[in-house]
Amino acid sequence: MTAPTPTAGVAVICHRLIHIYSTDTGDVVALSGVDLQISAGEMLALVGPSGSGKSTLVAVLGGLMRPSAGRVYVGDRDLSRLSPSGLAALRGTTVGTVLQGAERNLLPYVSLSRNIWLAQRPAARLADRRLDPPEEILALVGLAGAGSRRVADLTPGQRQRAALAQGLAAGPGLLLVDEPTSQLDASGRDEVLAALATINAQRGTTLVVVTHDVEVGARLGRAVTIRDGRVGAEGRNGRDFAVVAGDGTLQLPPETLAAFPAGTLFEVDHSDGAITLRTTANPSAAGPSGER
Ligand SMILES: Nc1ncnc2c1ncn2[C@@H]1O[C@H](COP(=O)(O)OP(=O)(O)OP(=O)(O)O)[C@@H](O)[C@H]1O
Repeated sequence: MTAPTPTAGVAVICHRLIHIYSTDTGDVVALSGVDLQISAGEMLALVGPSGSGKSTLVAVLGGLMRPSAGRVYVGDRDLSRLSPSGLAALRGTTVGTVLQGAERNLLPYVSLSRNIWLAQRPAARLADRRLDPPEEILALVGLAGAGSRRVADLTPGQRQRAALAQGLAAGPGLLLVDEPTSQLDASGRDEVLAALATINAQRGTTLVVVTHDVEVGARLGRAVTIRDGRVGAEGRNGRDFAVVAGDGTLQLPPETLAAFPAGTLFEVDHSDGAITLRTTANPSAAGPSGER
């Protein structure tokens, strides 16, 4: 019997996900209630200001740490309940993580093929996994025939694609990629985006890409903004959406917040399927309020 193909994408669900770092100077709330659903085989960018919680979210999804509270499912597994060894098994098989800075993912003193082969070892110990030959994975990211080369022989764009191949070594259903284009010129960026699209199309791998590059977000089709540790907004194929969080709150765009600071009262008007928010000078008065 043929072993199952390991690379079908897996879905991700975050439900009121909270993560708090304890430090010598006090607690830091990095994730303050993330509600997010990603379909199997979807491509998504995580965008947002520095310190908003993107890396923390990716570390939780990648099984590098357990969240402080809330639920996070990758496929049918609840990561918030997995033991340390369960998380380690998940990292070696179901989830691949590509760290920021391509070189951090690759050993410099062995060939690309050997790098991938070594990364496949944990998954290879699982009898029911069929792993692709390293050369095949390299071909998927546009590096066919490059198996004998080493990191130092590659251009920055090729290095980043080699790092993607490394992340794919064990045939993960979810690939997390941190800032894959931050140090690349336009052509290197296009090559990386093309490689991501090929991985997604040919393997069905669910892709989550952390990026500061709005163009990358636009090209992936769905861009989720993380702000203050929760989902602030979403862009889908050029359209902008606000997202209601699990606790019923709705984050406003920063430019709106600047004009209407916290504590501003809005009157909510439902009509014809539309919701209108109107600021009100005198909330106790009857009837329609004055617009600002
Ligand atoms: N190991 C840690 N210990 C304590 N606080 C941390 C730790 N890692 C991150 N933080 C804090 O958690 C919050 C979220 O950080 P995080 O790195 O997840 O944000 P980010 O959106 O990925 O930022 P960047 O875009 O700069 O990488 C920040 O306030 C940060 O200072």
